[in-house]
Amino acid sequence: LKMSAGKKITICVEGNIGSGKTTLLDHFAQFPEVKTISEPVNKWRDAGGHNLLELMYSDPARYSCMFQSYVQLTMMDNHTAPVEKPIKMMERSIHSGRYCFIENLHRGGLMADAEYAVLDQWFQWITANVNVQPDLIVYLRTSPEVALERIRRRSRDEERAIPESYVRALHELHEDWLVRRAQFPVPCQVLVLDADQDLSLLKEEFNVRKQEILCRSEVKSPV
Ligand SMILES: Cc1cc2cn([C@H]3C[C@H](O)[C@@H](CO)O3)c(=O)nc2[nH]1
Repeated sequence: LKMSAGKKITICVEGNIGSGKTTLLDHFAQFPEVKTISEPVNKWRDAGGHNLLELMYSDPARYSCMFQSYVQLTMMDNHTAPVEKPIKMMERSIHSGRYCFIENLHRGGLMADAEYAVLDQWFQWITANVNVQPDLIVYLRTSPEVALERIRRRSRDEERAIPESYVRALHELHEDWLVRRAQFPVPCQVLVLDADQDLSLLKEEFNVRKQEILCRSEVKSPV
């Protein structure tokens, strides 16, 4: 793998709940040039002794703003975390946090307009003042049916009650953002992978497209 000396790249792996992001990160963690950074779910499950993820799913109208506010902070922390290796591969981003999750909660009436406005102000300030810019987004594209089936199979405690409509709405918001380019800005180039296939076959595709995934973002800057 020929990496231009000194150029560090950030890849964000995006996708619905249950789309296979952890499988992809675990696969790429084996390569010496890649540092993977998973979603800090453990911080969300224990913030000062509080399980914010559980609170959010149990009473989203009351807790989703607080939860997304903390998520935004922890994702900014991941974006800005210094990495020795040339490639940082992150699970999700502050961008999908704003354009998919916060959007979904507000459109679903689970977040007040005022809360949505304040979270957006934070997001706008951060993206204008902090380097949270990825070089490549790898979108693990699944059908809602497959995502739902994997969520049920994995059954994270806090996720057992996620309604099908929530997963469907999240899917559409990922499609609007990354495929249809309907409304929100896409911060970098996007590589779409069909993640409906069995995860072991998906690993095959990761290998076949490894150079593309890891080098493609090299092509980003024409200079
Ligand atoms: C950036 C971002 C990630 C993220 C994850 N989640 C939820 C979806 C899953 O149930 C769990 C782990 O991804 O956290 C969320 O509600 N809001 C989020 N925002």
